[in-house]
Amino acid sequence: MTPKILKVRDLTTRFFTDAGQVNAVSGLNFDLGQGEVLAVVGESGSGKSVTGLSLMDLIEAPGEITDGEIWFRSPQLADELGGQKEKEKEVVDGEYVNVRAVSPAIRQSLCGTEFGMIFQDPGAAFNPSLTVGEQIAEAVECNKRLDRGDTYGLLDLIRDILSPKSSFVSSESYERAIELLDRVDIPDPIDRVDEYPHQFSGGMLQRAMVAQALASDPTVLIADEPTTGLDVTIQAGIVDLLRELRVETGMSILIITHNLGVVSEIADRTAVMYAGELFEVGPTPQVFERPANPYTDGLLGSLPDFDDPNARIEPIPGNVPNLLAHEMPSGCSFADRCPKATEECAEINPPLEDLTEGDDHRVACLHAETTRRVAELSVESPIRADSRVDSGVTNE
Ligand SMILES: Nc1ncnc2c1ncn2[C@@H]1O[C@H](COP(=O)(O)OP(=O)(O)OP(=O)(O)O)[C@@H](O)[C@H]1O
Ligand code: NI
Repeated sequence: MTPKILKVRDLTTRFFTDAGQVNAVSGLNFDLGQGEVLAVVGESGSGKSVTGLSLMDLIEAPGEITDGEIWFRSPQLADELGGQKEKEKEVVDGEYVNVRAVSPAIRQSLCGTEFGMIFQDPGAAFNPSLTVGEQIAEAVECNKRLDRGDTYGLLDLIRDILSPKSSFVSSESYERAIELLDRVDIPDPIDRVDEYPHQFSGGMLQRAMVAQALASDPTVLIADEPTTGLDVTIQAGIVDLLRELRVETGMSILIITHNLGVVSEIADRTAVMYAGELFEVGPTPQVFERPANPYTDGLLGSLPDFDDPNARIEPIPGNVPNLLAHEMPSGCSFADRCPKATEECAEINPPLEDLTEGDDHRVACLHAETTRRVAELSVESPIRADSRVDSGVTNE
């Protein structure tokens, strides 16, 4: 099995708004393998973007990561930090470093150089008054400084205000920006590097954002809806680009998307989120063909099927719950929309459990044939449990 690059444990992010506490992400547990593509799917408002931003350490007030650990595999840093005995256990575990527990300076450097992010709206991510090249070169420059441990101080700020197109960007960084534009297949990069964002088409701007994210040569790329709003052929081009980059660089990709065609094409594993929680995660073919959570089943039926555009789309009845803490149900948050819900679903919030031994398919549902349930049933009634194991495998 491939080693894990990220191990996310109990990740919890809240927004403390005037209307109350918003439980945007609650107790997420998942791993990202080295060189793996993990897709995160779920209806609007289920916490996908907040998950990505939390990993990048980009949650801003009134939001806050209130709990959890993000273990990043970095043997070298683990070695360097391992000496700090008293804090060692929460900071270092073997080759892994807990990004949440390191000092803010190390966290900034880690998130800035090891993690790259592509945002949903490239138009908003680029500053309209600077050329695309300047902005990519700036990312290259920032990354060099983060690597060296420099921080952006008051003097840098004053210099940048006095002279916005300043010496901050070196000619090497500018050259690197051209290389990166070339790498993401922008035609005539030497000319286009001096163009402004509005001179780029949507698809080209999306590629430029990929180039910007590549500036730090990241180990983990988080792509939030990288194909939304682009037409189909351009979408396919972006997916091909991400696939190539994964093979070329060996980086891991966490891709947030509504597009199941993209998921089936690129994702090794798929994670399904609902109301800020992880409902199911497993190898993409298994999640698609044998969804173990009724929500996954509903979601797959409610989104357009790219292979079969004539297939009937059946929206899941009802709405996603309000994530305000005082309005959230105590049991399973999908219970009021779920065709399989029973009384206990309204009371018990099911934990994420292994569906079958050893294949990394996990599900949070009281009615799923998880290994624990099957084991419990086999103690109660061996014969019934056997038949349940069978139906659990085919899950029809
Ligand atoms: N800055 C914020 N302040 C308050 N609440 C927020 C903030 N950002 C996100 N939220 C809330 O967190 C929840 C999760 O939002 P998130 O953007 O992660 O959803 P999503 O799954 O990415 O949805 P979409 O598919 O529409 O992008 C939502 O209820 C949202 O209202
Ligand atoms: Ni989002």
